[in-house]
Amino acid sequence: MTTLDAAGAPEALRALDADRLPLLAAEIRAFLIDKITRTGGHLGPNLGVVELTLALHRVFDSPRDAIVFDTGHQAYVHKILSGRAKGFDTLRQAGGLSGYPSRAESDHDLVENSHASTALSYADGLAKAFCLCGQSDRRVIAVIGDGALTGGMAWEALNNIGAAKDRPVIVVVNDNGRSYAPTTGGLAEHLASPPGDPNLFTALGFAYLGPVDGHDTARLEEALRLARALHRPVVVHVKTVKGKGYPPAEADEADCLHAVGVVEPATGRPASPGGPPSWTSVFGQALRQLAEDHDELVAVTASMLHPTGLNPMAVAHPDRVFDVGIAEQHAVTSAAGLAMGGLHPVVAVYATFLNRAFDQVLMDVGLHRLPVTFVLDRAGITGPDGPSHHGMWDLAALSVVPGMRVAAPRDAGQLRRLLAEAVEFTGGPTALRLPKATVGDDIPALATVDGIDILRRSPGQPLDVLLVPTGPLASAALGAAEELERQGLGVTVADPRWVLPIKPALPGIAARHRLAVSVEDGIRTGGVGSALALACADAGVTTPVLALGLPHAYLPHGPRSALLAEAGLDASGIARSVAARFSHTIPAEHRSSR
Ligand SMILES: Cc1ncc(C[n+]2csc(CCOP(=O)(O)OP(=O)(O)O)c2C)c(N)n1
Ligand SMILES: CC(=O)[C@@H](O)[C@H](O)COP(=O)(O)O
Ligand SMILES: [Mg+2]
Repeated sequence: MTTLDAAGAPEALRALDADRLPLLAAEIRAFLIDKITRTGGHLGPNLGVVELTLALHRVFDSPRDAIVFDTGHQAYVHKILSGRAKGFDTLRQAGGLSGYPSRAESDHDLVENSHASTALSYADGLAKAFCLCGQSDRRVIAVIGDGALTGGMAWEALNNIGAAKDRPVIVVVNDNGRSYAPTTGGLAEHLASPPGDPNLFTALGFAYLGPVDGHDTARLEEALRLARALHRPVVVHVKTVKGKGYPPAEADEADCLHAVGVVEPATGRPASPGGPPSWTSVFGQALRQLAEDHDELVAVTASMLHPTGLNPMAVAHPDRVFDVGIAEQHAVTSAAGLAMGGLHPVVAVYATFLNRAFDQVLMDVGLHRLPVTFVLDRAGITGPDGPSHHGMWDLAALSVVPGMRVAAPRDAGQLRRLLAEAVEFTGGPTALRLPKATVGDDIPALATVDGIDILRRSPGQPLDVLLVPTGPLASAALGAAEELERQGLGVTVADPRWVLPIKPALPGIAARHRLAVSVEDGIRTGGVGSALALACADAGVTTPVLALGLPHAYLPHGPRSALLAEAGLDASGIARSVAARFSHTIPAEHRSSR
């Protein structure tokens, strides 16, 4: 039996002799490299917390003591030590192990949300609950990275925790000096300052222990035991190396192999490189090109320069790209300031992370009708990162912002055109949404009517169905149109390009059809379909509107294509939904027999 097998549960781990820990750490690292290079996942972050997680589970008694991981992408070792090593072959696959803590998987897991900077707030609440419920012996430990610590929520929580002497929370700062890229700003400088310098955390009421070598389990256990014994709010500042023990990760300057696909174990490089460009890379090159012609263009990222495609512009114009840390709220309102100062900021952010800055979009940008362009990458179903990563809320959320214009390019050519239109629009905020996918072939328009691209019209058929796809779902809509034509229905496929607010001419086009169908990679509630139905009603158009989209639910992790198909958003699913509406009127002889 390996040491890893022997330590398959926290109580067994605590019984292990300390001199076996280095061997156990080595086995865990080998396990992570072997598994994650095959499945994909967060390799760098987890290699950096092997000893820290061992020490946490040896000093504290999870799940009676609450160990909260911020963002949760570094909880693989925690999963291994709480009996889930066997599940790693299914990591992030449909029905398999989640890439984040999962309450359904284990009582040891608390926070499933992968949005950063939340752990300290959960910890504050848990500590209050334990105190009020007479369970003050239960300890609360929050593990937060130096990147996540740049998020505003973390400081809102520190303000509360530091003053709560009777509800001690132990804050473990996992300081590897990086988010994806090296962390910058005043906090990073403070964390790197000599131990004797004035300490930010003590000024807020915390005891401060550190910096502790995050790969020395003996020193880590000593610090955590002291933190536990202090019975007061305490920060344990731990220094780790992201990607520790795996040279390709340690040497990776971009992000220490933060999140990888299937890679070659020896090199950490993609097992199948090449292939079509991603939407992200098309955006990045298009923005860099536009920046050549538009001096007023600047860009803002919340600690995701490479993942959102801003690197080409940052290389060409380093003084015009701002990385504000994991701080989306600040990113948006600082963009509002940039716009007030006469510039046109492009805020590049994953769609799901813009949720956090909704008020800033609504009130700091929208209220002032400022020319800020939001480029929402990973919009729609993303896949392996699960419910808190699917970018399925932006259409509904942005639909309520007065003056906001939302574009959804159907292909790379439209992305370039719509981005240019957005950055040249100065009458208010704009947004473009892009999927986590590679681009397909460009889809030409047969004609353009009042700004609406007509992509297909069934020759010689009555106008039965108007399909209005949002963005890249245009290809699935065209596939559905072919199927419906085989069933005897006449179909028009129309792409408004700017999907919100509804184009004034769209209700009139719908009025000429027997059914209008909106198809969007976002929740049905409050998205484009809802807006189209309202616009038709307001225009006195009686054509029924069928809104096809994602269910109003938190969707699991799994392949993007499979999740879209399950939601009925692939060609056959769209055709099925439409045909079901006409089943009572399609003459039997027209029903597709193929
Ligand atoms: C609100 C939010 N914005 C962005 C992200 C994307 N993201 C995931 S992990 C990460 C870096 C986290 O850095 P850190 O907290 O230092 O953890 P490390 O990976 O270094 O262990 C980022 C930016 C996120 N999960 N949540
Ligand atoms: C944990 C987190 O939020 C990111 O690391 C995310 O997993 C990256 O997603 P992509 O792989 O889509 O860039
Ligand atoms: Mg970090």
